[in-house]
Amino acid sequence: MKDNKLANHVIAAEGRLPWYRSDGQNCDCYIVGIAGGSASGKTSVAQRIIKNLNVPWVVLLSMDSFYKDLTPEEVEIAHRNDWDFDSPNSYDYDLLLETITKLKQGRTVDVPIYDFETHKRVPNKHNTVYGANVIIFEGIFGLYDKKVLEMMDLKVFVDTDTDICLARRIKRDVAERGFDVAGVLKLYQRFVKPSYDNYVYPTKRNADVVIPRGLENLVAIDLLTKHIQRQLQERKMQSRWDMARMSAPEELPSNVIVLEKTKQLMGMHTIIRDINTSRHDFIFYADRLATLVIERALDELPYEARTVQTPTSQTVHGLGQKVNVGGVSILRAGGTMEIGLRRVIRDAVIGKILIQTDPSNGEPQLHYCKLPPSLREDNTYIFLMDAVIGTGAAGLMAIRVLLDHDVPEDRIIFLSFLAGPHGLHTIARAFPRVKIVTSYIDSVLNAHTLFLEPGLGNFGDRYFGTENE
Ligand SMILES: Nc1ncnc2c1ncn2[C@@H]1O[C@H](COP(=O)(O)OP(=O)(O)O)[C@@H](O)[C@H]1O
Ligand SMILES: Nc1ccn([C@@H]2O[C@H](COP(=O)(O)O)[C@@H](O)[C@H]2O)c(=O)n1
Repeated sequence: MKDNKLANHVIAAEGRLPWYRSDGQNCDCYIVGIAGGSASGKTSVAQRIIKNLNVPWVVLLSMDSFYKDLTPEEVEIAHRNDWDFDSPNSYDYDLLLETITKLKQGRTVDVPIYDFETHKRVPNKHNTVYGANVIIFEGIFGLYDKKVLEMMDLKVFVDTDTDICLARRIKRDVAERGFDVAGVLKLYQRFVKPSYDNYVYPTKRNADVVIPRGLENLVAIDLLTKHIQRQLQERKMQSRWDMARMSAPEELPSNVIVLEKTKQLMGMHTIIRDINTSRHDFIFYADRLATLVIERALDELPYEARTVQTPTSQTVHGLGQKVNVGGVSILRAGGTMEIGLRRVIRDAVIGKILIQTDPSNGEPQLHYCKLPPSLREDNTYIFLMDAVIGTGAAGLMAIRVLLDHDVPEDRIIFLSFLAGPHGLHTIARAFPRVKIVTSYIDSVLNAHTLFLEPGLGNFGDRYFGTENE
């Protein structure tokens, strides 16, 4: 990766609109491949397109990240400038293909960080990339491999005079990559120029667009930017209103579990629905209710036989939970379940997904996502928490985020205080293997406010005391 190092969690200045259809399946992201000689201006062109696009969720992926790791003996050869880095064989194509395939499908990937001075990947470090709507992939062999080419939506070749490339490369490699001038010239004559003539330049015929002179060619870059913008516009989704308009049969989907309407549950619901309930009481009863929902969800986990000895030396054949449980709150309202979760599972690791509604169109937007690695381990079930499932739009987005991070569908249990048939059917249609546990069903979804009725107001505001902000 050049210049676009993302941290282990993703933070966006602007939220990401839905990148999947209402059936929950991802739409492929748009991939632009840029090839050309070394120092022809591939990265500079890519960066200019990104700047011109001026949209969030664009990722620059450099083929340099996929150079094979050299053995100590090979590193010695490379330090004498006798190693050929300009052969197609010097790249780890398996990892490259796996990475582009996953990114195209909208999934998360760990991209190696390559060090040109040591000729190796930086150990135990990578850039986590998630949530690309557009990927710009650049490299000298960017348009070379057939399988990589098949994944590109737009193929670009930067055609810059080789003398200019050499001059730039000398300047760059001495300043940034730890070479001396003699070393750059030796590599250039022996490997870089022959490889350009034999392999790289012929890939120009695979390009849809050729940019003569690279970065200087502002007209070509402008046309490319406009083309990509048009493609993004066509892919824009409108999910929340579509969902609200979808039919919702009265019978709840089979993967939904609603708490039994006991007198104590009805009593708690009466208190938290009451507009006159103080914040203090609201929090107290919300926490109690969360505990009940979580206790019920625990019953959906796999258990195994366990035998123990009692203090009276008796043997008891009991049960033990077979799996770990982690929580993920859909912020902000899902954070109201965290106290309940911790009361039941003291050491639960909790991840966060911040989804906010765009006030201009009511669409959900993903703003932040932090999923600690332990939540993605094989033996872990996720309790995904939100206060209310209304249209299902936020829940659908959050489940999609978990799936993109390789959490299997049948290990997600979605918990809420309140839910409506619309949202439950939307989620069940898209993700039938996700179980949903809720404490109560409100059947009416107000077509104007998209709030459930009779409802309980804005749960997050009442819990966190922000009603008047
Ligand atoms: N049009 C240009 N004029 C001057 N310098 C340029 C131009 N385009 C690129 N450079 C410089 O040349 C070097 C190589 O450019 P870069 O975009 O990294 O090429 P590539 O990715 O093809 O190797 C960089 O130092 C860059 O700043
Ligand atoms: N350890 C390495 C690996 C590669 N190179 C040279 O980098 C060039 C490709 O990178 P660009 O950014 O210029 O596209 C390629 O020509 C290799 O010779 C290197 O010097 N050392």
